[in-house]
Amino acid sequence: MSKPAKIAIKDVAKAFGENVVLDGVSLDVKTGESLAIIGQSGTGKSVLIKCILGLLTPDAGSIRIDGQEVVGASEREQERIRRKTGMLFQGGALFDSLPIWRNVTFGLTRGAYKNPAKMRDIAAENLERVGLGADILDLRPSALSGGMQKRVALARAVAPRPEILFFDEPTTGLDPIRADVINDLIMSLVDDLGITALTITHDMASARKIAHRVAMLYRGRIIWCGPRDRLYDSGNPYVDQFVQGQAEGPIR
Ligand SMILES: Nc1ncnc2c1ncn2[C@@H]1O[C@H](COP(=O)(O)OP(=O)(O)OP(=O)(O)O)[C@@H](O)[C@H]1O
Repeated sequence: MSKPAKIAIKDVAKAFGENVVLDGVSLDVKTGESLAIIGQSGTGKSVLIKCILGLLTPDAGSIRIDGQEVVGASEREQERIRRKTGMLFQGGALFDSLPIWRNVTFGLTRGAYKNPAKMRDIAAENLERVGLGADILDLRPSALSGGMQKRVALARAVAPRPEILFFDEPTTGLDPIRADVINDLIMSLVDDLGITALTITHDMASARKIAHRVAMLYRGRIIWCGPRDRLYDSGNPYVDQFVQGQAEGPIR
């Protein structure tokens, strides 16, 4: 029997005034699956994730998480659904006014200063998962390199043990080697913790490495979705043009 959909998106539409951003998006992400969404800047990848998180309300369509409808759910229900999720923001979004251990445990304490000894242990354990030592617990994020900050942000995203993780451009701003370290970490965290992952990325090497399947969003619709090893052999001229970064082709 195939695995149930953890996230089931059906016919989702969203416009801002005349600007039709999503125009009937349908996509399933299975439990424990890692799926990457690729597409040009401004095609609505972030809008789609915000709709899944209940931060934007679609004009039409359905989004179910574990079978539970997000669209039109009460604030309380949405909060309960959101608790299953975590997010790695572009640029990390760490708080420089807080030491690393409080950044890592932020999702558990909601920023409050509670159980410092226990929280420091949890922070150290999660930092170890991303290859960082307890020696950085008391540092501020600005004292770390960009790659280390990304790892801390990853430790923070997994600390509350979310069932679903959203990654927004996880490798942006990193050199190819550091980017690959982050890709490896994402894959091992997703596999070890059984997390369902949805990633937005422009980085084709990253999409091919961290995703089991890749979907391409174009003009408000998913125009192709397939296994990662078909990304460069999709038979779709739009996907070909995008992944090869060619100026000439059907995408204008
Ligand atoms: N709150 C909003 N109000 C009005 N328009 C919005 C809003 N949020 C997004 N948009 C518009 O929706 C479109 C898609 O934006 P979105 O940020 O989802 O693109 P994206 O695919 O994530 O781009 P990028 O890859 O550059 O991050 C853009 O035209 C943007 O201006």
